[in-house]
Amino acid sequence: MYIYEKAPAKINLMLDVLHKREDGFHEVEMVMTMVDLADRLTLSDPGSSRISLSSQSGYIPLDDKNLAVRAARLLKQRFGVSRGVHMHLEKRIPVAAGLAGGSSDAAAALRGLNRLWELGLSEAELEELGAELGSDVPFCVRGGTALATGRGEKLETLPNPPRCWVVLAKPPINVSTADVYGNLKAGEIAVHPSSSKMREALERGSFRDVCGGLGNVLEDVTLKLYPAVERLKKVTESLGADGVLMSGSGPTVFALVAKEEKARQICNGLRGFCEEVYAVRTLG
Ligand SMILES: C[C@](O)(CO)[C@H](O)COP(=O)(O)OP(=O)(O)OC[C@H]1O[C@@H](n2ccc(N)nc2=O)[C@H](O)[C@@H]1O
Ligand SMILES: Nc1ncnc2c1ncn2[C@@H]1O[C@H](COP(=O)(O)OP(=O)(O)OP(=O)(O)O)[C@@H](O)[C@H]1O
Repeated sequence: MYIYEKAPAKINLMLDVLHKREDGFHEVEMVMTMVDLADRLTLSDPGSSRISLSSQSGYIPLDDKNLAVRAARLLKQRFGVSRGVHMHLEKRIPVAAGLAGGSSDAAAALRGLNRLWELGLSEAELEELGAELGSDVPFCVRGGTALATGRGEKLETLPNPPRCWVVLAKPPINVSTADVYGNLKAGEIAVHPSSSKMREALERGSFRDVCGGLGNVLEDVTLKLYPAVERLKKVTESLGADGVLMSGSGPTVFALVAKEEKARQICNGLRGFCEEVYAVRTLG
């Protein structure tokens, strides 16, 4: 028996940091939504108690460092599962891009193993387990669009943004999320994006207001650390997108575009500048 799970990428429509916490994490307010660029995870019973992973990608670890393997180990230990799993990951989301690729794979593994091992866990229980693996994993379990608070694990579902095109451009730079948060001076943030404005924009279904509400306080940090990302953002803006922002801790820059023709133009314009460019849609 084979079980298939899709693991979509996320973008952050807004990301604000309130303060640094005692445990070293940052208290955040972010609105995230899924886009239709996805990894694909296939799970099967190996007939033994082993957990193994294969992938066509040469860019990810296949051992216990992989978040999908860690998700499987977590479930196996927590629920005393004697069965094993072989997972094959078809990786399409760029790695270390700010698109939560690893987190989404972990979420897909949790969902898939819940089915394969017949654990009968609810979505809320899977989200709680996901929080042990990473701050973005609970959102990746739930999907759709959500306001995330705490360190990212407290979720409130919001209406999906109006269907639009999302042009993603990933420069050839690997950004460490820990480094970006580490370089942020939370007390010195000049302009805080507003989660309530983004919520209202989504509730009204206003594409214009969603674009107007885009903001990410990690952008300043990454743009300073990596001037190539700043140049990429400027070029993207000059191509006439409706809204442009860096996702998560970067380095991927995304453009929201209402019209397909414009999305194609922006894609073509960016291709001379950046190798990895994708035109996808929001997942409504
Ligand atoms: C940048 C975002 O991707 C935006 O969605 C998330 O805030 C980060 O999510 P993530 O990659 O799942 O993060 P985790 O794997 O939990 O944490 C990686 C590192 O980022 C820092 N981190 C992460 C989340 C948070 N709220 N505060 C932090 O300071 C911590 O140094 C942590 O060690
Ligand atoms: N399944 C996985 N896919 C990709 N990277 C993984 C995976 N498991 C572990 N990793 C490791 O995690 C690191 C971050 O990769 P990932 O693609 O998840 O970053 P990201 O998109 O920036 O995540 P986020 O947006 O949640 O911060 C990589 O350096 C990689 O070695």
